[in-house]
Amino acid sequence: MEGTAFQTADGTLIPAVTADEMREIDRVAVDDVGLTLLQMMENAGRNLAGRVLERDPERVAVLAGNGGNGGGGLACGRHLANRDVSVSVVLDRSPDALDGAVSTQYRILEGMNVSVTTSDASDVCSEADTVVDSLIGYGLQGAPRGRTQDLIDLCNDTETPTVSLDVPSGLDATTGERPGLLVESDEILTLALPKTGLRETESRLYLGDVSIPRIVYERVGIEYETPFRESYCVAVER
Ligand SMILES: NC(=O)C1=CN([C@@H]2O[C@H](COP(=O)(O)OP(=O)(O)OC[C@H]3O[C@@H](n4cnc5c(N)ncnc54)[C@H](O)[C@@H]3O)[C@@H](O)[C@H]2O)[C@H](O)CC1
Ligand SMILES: [K+]
Repeated sequence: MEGTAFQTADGTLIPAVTADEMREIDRVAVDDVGLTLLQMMENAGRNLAGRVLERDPERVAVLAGNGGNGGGGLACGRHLANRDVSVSVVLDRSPDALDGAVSTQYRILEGMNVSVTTSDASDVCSEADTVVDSLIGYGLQGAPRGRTQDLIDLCNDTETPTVSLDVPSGLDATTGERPGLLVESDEILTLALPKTGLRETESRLYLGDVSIPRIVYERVGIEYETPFRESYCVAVER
């Protein structure tokens, strides 16, 4: 496991993990403990909504990909819309391309007063108070391509502050490299444990609890002391 490079304000050391280690943690959480991706995704989205609500937004644009990262953003959009925030979702591909937990999160929004588009998103982002970047998380494969790349470009072109889920889209969660375009985040909410690739990033960093029990970390060989005491989201110092 990579070295510890993160801590909370009260000095609790937090181990950092690579994308592969995070995938293994997720696998053990699901296969051994019985947590579902949808549960963890819902926790991710609720923590993200909490961070965005701190900005007291009226209008939020959610840029969503088709993986777990996108699902967290869609869940966040629901929690914001439930609080009368005007939410516009921009998908980087057709809703028909969504499946599993992400599709579940999307289908709930369809019945709500949330606008969804896969086409022109520049006005949506420029008119928003906050952009949520949930295009790609630790599943990045190579330089952002196609519509996903266009949305990263567009997100960076607007002056609207952007909150990224897990890692800024386009960042290699393990190495910190940026093979192509990269979202310039105002803030990052990473999940469960900080990713090693976040060491060199400079945005404000928060860690969100997705309810993974200590026994999972122990099974994958990580000494874990919860950084979450009375809160579900903590500021993290590099
Ligand atoms: N325990 C946890 O921390 C949990 C985290 N969650 C979130 O899930 C993502 C990881 O989900 P995954 O489906 O594996 O991958 P991503 O969503 O990161 O991205 C996959 C998606 O992105 C597209 N993509 C990948 N590379 C490119 C590229 N170069 N250009 C364009 N598009 C690309 C591809 O289509 C993939 O489908 C993690 O980061 C967290 O945010 C879970 O929600 C719950 C547990
Ligand atoms: K992201």
